[in-house]
Amino acid sequence: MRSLAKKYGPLFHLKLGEVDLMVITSPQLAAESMKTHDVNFAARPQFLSRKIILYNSDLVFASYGKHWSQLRKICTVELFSNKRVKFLKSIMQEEGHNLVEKIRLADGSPVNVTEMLFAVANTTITRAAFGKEFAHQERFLSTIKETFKYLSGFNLADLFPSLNFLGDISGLKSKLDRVHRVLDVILNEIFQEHERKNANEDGATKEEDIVDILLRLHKAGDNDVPITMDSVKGVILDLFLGGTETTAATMDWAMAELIRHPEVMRKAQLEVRRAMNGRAKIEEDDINNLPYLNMVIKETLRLRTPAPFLVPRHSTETVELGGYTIPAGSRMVINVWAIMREQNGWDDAERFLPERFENNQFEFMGTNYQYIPFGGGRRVCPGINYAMSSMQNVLANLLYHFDWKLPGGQNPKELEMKEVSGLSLTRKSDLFLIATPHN
Ligand code: HEM
Repeated sequence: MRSLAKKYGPLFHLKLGEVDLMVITSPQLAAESMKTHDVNFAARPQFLSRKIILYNSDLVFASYGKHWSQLRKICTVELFSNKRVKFLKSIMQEEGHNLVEKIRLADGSPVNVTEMLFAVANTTITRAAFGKEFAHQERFLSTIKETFKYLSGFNLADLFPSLNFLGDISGLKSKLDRVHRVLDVILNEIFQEHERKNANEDGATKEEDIVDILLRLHKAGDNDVPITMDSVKGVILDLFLGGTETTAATMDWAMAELIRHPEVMRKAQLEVRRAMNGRAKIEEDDINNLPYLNMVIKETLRLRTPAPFLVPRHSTETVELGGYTIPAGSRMVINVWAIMREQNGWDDAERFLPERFENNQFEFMGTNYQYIPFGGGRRVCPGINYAMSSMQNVLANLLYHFDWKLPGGQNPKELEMKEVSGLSLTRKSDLFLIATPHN
């Protein structure tokens, strides 16, 4: 896509089946589409996978309108509000601590860092959403993982949306139906268990998990748009789909870049070890006091962004963009992977250099369109604070408690860094490292 942009310019049109895909590859056009024409491009294209797996009722792929705005409000006001952040951070801290204990058990043999980071991202969201581990957790998480590959929108049925039968003959529909049935049964069991528990705990004051909150809103029925059980299920699945692979992949890339850049690793370790001053457990205040680690994460999100095309948008009306007419109904993606590596915009763009964020002129809220790993405009990622806190917490623990090296005396400069694109951009091969306890 970057090569095509070099040849055809920062806005080009691909005809993929019946779909008109507009690809944007410049900060100026990203700003035009997400600021000047934000409302027009605030819709999402509709995929078969969303209709089946996400109950046609989730937030990430919701059409722009009242239903979206209601779910979005719930997400920011109820699920990730400042009040809730304290509770979520306590879960993150416990899970960070559990991860350290698990790595200690490896006792010097190589650990699969990729797998562990995916596990910690999953367990943290699971606890935030469901309160604790539950029966069939493994089946649920592996089915969620399977759904990642169906949601990219690049399968035949989504490229020829008018040909309904393609979903059937390509076998996609039956796969989606199977995945949907598994997830639905497990979600229903989780809800029943919550209902039972809440009835028994009559009046007791306990911290609500995400299921409790959504069920309460569903029952209250006093929202502008009713929160149906399908929306409750859709939003829960969104949190897993939007919040696990993205954070896990970013942390995985960060560890790989730190191994390849020992001077950056040393600097980040020194920062957290100085801040901790020998204390055993990393607390919330320690995390807020690690500006260099923050720069490492920002640089990872620039160079190894997990959402290279953001999430696709859909043009509601015909508009002018960059001197071209974009017809209503076009699909639009922004190649942020390329924008965040543009030689014109970034010094030494291909180099991993956290210091470039020292002056802090790049924030995440999508106001500087040269740096938009979380998207921008009204559909900007609502999970930024959750994502940053959980990544800071896990990475601080890894850097504080262990020194890291590649197994078998491998040269860090030769570490394979191939990317593979699914729902998120992940490492092609798992990262194996040896951890030596620091204290
Ligand atoms: C490194 C971590 C993450 C990255 C890079 C990321 C990136 C993104 C991007 C690019 C979008 C689309 C924005 C747009 O269309 O302009 C998005 C949307 C979204 N993200 Fe994230 N995300 C991350 C973590 C999370 C987490 C932890 C959650 C929740 C637990 C989350 C929940 C969502 C939701 C619900 C949306 C849909 C918002 C809407 O359509 O209104 N994300 N994210």
